[in-house]
Amino acid sequence: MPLLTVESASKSFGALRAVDGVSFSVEPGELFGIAGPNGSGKSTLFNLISGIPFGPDSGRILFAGEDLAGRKGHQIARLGLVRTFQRETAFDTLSVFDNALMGATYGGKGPVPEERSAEALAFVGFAPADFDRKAAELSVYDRKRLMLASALALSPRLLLLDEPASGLTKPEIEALIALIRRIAATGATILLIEHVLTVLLALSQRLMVLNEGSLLVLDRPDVVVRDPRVIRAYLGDRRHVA
Ligand SMILES: Nc1ncnc2c1ncn2[C@@H]1O[C@H](COP(=O)(O)OP(=O)(O)OP(=O)(O)O)[C@@H](O)[C@H]1O
Repeated sequence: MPLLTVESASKSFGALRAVDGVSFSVEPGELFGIAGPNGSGKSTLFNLISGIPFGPDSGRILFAGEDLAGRKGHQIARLGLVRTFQRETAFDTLSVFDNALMGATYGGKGPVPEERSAEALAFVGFAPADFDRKAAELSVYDRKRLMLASALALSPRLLLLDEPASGLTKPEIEALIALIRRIAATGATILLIEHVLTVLLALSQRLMVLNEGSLLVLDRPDVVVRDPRVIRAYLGDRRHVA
């Protein structure tokens, strides 16, 4: 059984159909990439799946066979469906440790929240000496690692990562790829929105491209990047350029 099934999910903002009848499913343990030009509906799709801040206008989202209709975002997170955001979110005035603890006390399974927080922070590479640093002092990459640790402290079965590589340098992107591989190796299923193609090609087992709210192509990444429809969607249709 797929871990996630999205059936004809749609969401409009006024006259704009931001997500328009999108259907796909993700198998347990899969690393599933999502690409598409700016404004194609990627982040909105994550909103619909996670319920943060809203679910779909129509269509169904099934997580481990369970219909998520009517569930609030925090209830969905407690089921093990956890998202991160495009801008690295952290509570600036809290310490590194307390940021992870916010995730761990919110949900998750296993040992006491404090232990889970320490484990998640160590997993993403923070040394105990960093635990007392304020989140506001961290670099962009360290804030991303902290956001990942806060998500991991919730013991996710399905992790939605929204453009984790944005704003990173090349060496940081390499480190991020290795970190996401290690998260996947724990058995977590991952949906990854990304603009950085090297990240999608390195990590995705399947890659879905959205365009203007609709599913354009879903296939192996090496096949997707050579698809003329994908190239056209990214470059625009040159025939209309004077
Ligand atoms: N809360 C909102 N209210 C109104 N319009 C919105 C809202 N959220 C998104 N949109 C619009 O919906 C469309 C899809 O936006 P979305 O952020 O999902 O695209 P995206 O593919 O994630 O883009 P990007 O790659 O730039 O992050 C865009 O036209 C956007 O302006």
